[in-house]
Amino acid sequence: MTTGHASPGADSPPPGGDTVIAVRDLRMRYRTQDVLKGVGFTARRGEVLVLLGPNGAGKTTTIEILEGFRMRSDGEVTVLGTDPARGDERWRARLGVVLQSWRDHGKWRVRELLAHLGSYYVPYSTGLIRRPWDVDELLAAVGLTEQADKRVGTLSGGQRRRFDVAVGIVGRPELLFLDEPTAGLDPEARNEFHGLVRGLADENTTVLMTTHDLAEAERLAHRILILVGGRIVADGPAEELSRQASADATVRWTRDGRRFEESTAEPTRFVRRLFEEHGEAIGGLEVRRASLEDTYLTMVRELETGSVPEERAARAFGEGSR
Ligand SMILES: Nc1ncnc2c1ncn2[C@@H]1O[C@H](COP(=O)(O)OP(=O)(O)OP(=O)(O)O)[C@@H](O)[C@H]1O
Repeated sequence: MTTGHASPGADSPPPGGDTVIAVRDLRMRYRTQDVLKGVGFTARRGEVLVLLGPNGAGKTTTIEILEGFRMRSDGEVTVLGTDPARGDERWRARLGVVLQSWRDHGKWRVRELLAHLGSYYVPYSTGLIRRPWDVDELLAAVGLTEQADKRVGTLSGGQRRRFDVAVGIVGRPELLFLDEPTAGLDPEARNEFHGLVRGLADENTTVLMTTHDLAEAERLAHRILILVGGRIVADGPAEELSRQASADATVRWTRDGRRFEESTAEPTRFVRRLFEEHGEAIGGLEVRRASLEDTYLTMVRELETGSVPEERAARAFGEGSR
């Protein structure tokens, strides 16, 4: 897989302002269970959005509705300018989908199957986007060059996941859906996968992915969406969510063999004063802001136990793009 792109947090905003996904008041009811109760968000071209939420929150349901695989109960949804419920083959050819896992086609060889699947995209090649992706380039991009002639059924778990990603991007999608794409990848493969996703975003592919790995969400996402209780209760860059969840930083230090800890909204000023007062006697200094994990766990816990009304949480975490 390609690597070496800068972290999205450090990048300038994603190029272009076109809206690729627009969701308003999306509702989904399975028989008597209301799973989505008014979901709203947008995604722009080249943006990487990570959808977080506890098991059963409705992430896969949301993604399947956007992919056109599941009919919604209510609400407005536009994906690449089309209502997914009415998307045709031409529209579908512009999407890439990596599902949680599938185990078919074990007897096919890696290169053969990618070339075969790629051939479906030939009619959808345009002046701007040449479809499909050249198989050798694709194999190199996902790090499977050495496995090109192996049978799919003999790939290791991590290689299989790379292959799933290759299948998802062989048609050079403008919008890529990834449902837990890094489950089962080793740290190196995960890192390479992150490079691949950033590379795709740099080339203006919009990515909507789910993960339960908060560090991964923090690294990859231009914006994080948190789905709890059937609604998006937070929507923004990782640092912004953490800042909004807790304005205070925790400062820890030791002095004369004793440990100290202080919560403060102005850690720089606090630390300056600390050194003015105690100078060299200060050791083990640590300044820590709430991490995305702290923010996420607090939010989910509060919303699930009902200690914060959903409307208040939504306000606290910003409704900017909804
Ligand atoms: N076809 C279905 N029929 C009835 N209920 C369903 C169906 N699909 C999903 N559900 C229910 O909808 C809820 C949301 O499921 P969904 O798979 O969308 O959650 P998720 O956020 O993707 O979960 P996970 O993190 O575990 O993958 C769950 O309570 C699930 O049992």
